[in-house]
Amino acid sequence: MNALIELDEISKNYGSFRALDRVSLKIESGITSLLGPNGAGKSTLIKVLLGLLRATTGTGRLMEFQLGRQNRQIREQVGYMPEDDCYLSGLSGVESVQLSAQLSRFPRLEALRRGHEILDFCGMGQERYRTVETYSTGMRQKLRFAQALVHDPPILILDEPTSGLDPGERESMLNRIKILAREKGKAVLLCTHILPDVQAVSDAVVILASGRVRVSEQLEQLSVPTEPSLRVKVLGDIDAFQSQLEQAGLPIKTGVNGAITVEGHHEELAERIWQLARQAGVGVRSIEPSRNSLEEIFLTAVREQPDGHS
Ligand SMILES: Nc1ncnc2c1ncn2[C@@H]1O[C@H](COP(=O)(O)OP(=O)(O)OP(=O)(O)O)[C@@H](O)[C@H]1O
Repeated sequence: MNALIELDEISKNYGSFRALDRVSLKIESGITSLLGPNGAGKSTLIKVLLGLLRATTGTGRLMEFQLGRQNRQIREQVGYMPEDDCYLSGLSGVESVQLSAQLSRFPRLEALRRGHEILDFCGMGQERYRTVETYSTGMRQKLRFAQALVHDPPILILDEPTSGLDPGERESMLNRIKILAREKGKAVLLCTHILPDVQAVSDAVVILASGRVRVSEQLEQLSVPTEPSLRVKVLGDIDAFQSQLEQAGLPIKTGVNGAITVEGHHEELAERIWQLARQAGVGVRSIEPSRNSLEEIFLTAVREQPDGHS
């Protein structure tokens, strides 16, 4: 597939400090989550993509437009939802979204029509007529989201879109993001610290640390462990079961939540585990192929030194 965003060896220095270090990336349609610890360079990368900062070295393109050279065209293709509030005081919610559409050169009435349409999509009711100063955190999030979407851009860059939302609102926001990617065909770059959100919606994951790309992969691929293994949950004395597995010489790891991971190929192993569980007097609740958790993937990636050593 042809990537919508492609970066080739992009570096960005602030004085003598290198915030992005030879970042090469391809971002395709679907939802890509951008993760990284504080100070990893995520905001710098977003600003370079939006043309708000010029890369020190390297090249890149967003669709057919060159970074640093065609910034106006790039901004027309991108809807950016910043993490912080961005509104003019005294305007109502709908007027704020209308203004964003007018700034994208839509005529006043068409901008108003789009404003209402997008606020309906965002689940904003009559509160759209109140001034934004009176809005709760959740309403402000929806407003920023609506402002990013109103000109119907093919690419969305969303900075922490679910932070501060209650569980119900968070789920609704994630559903809207999924609709935009799956049904409207938009490419979404989701910048977040909330790993369950990443797990819930992402097609691909990029992990930055110390300005370098540590991981750039489809989530599905990342979750598959390098060595095949089974994750077993039992009812009963888990220690007795573990001893039984050890006596039988099976390579095991005690996992989280009372599960034991047994390394080996699935077919022969499952049968053997059933037998050993019976001998240990425990019941098998579940046996399933193990998956790498996103938390493990993230921690391993950010601990790794840039030269590839842990
Ligand atoms: N204008 C600037 N001048 C000097 N250093 C900067 C500037 N902006 C950012 N930095 C530094 O560059 C590094 C990357 O910052 P950046 O804001 O891109 O990280 P981030 O991944 O977005 O972090 P966070 O998750 O905390 O927002 C940090 O060490 C930061 O202190």
